[in-house]
Amino acid sequence: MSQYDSLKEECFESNLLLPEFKLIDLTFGNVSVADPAKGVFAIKPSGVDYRQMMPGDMVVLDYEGKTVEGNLRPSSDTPTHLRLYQAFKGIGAVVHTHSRNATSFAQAGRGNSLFWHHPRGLFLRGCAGDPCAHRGGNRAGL
Ligand SMILES: O=C(CO)[C@@H](O)[C@@H](O)COP(=O)(O)O
Repeated sequence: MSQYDSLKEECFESNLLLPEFKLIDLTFGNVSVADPAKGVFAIKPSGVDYRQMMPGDMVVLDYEGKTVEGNLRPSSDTPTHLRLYQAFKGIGAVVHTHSRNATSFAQAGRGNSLFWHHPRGLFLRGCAGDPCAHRGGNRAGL
C-alpha cells in the first residue's frame, strides 16, 4: 500500500479516457494528475500501450522532477508537465492530446493559444487549439 495509490489510480483512469474519447492514437498523449499538498504528480509511463497499462505503472515525481515512486520511465512530455506545475501553483492536472482537430490545425499552420485555463486545471491544448473536452468528473476534467 503506497501513499500515492489513489493518485496513481486517478492518473490511470484519466489516461484511459484519452483513447476512449479518441483524443489520441497509438501511445501518444498523456495525462498527469497532481497532489499539490504533497508536492507530487503522477504521470503515465512512456511508450506503454494504453491497453496494457496498469495503475501501478504510473510514475510519481516531485516538483523538482525527481521520481519518488515507479519503476518505468515517465512520459517523454514530463518536463513540460513539470514546468506547468512549477509555473502555475495549485493546478490539479495537465492533459496532452493529439486530437484530430488540433493536429489538423497544426498541419494547416493555424495555431491558437496553447493553454486552456479551466477551473479544474490547466490544459495543454492539442497541437494547435483543440481543447480537451471537459466532461466533468476527475481533476483532469475528463
Ligand atoms: O507528443 C508526443 C510526441 O509528439 C508524446 O505525447 C508522445 O510521444 C507520447 O509520449 P510518451 O509515451 O508519453 O512518452
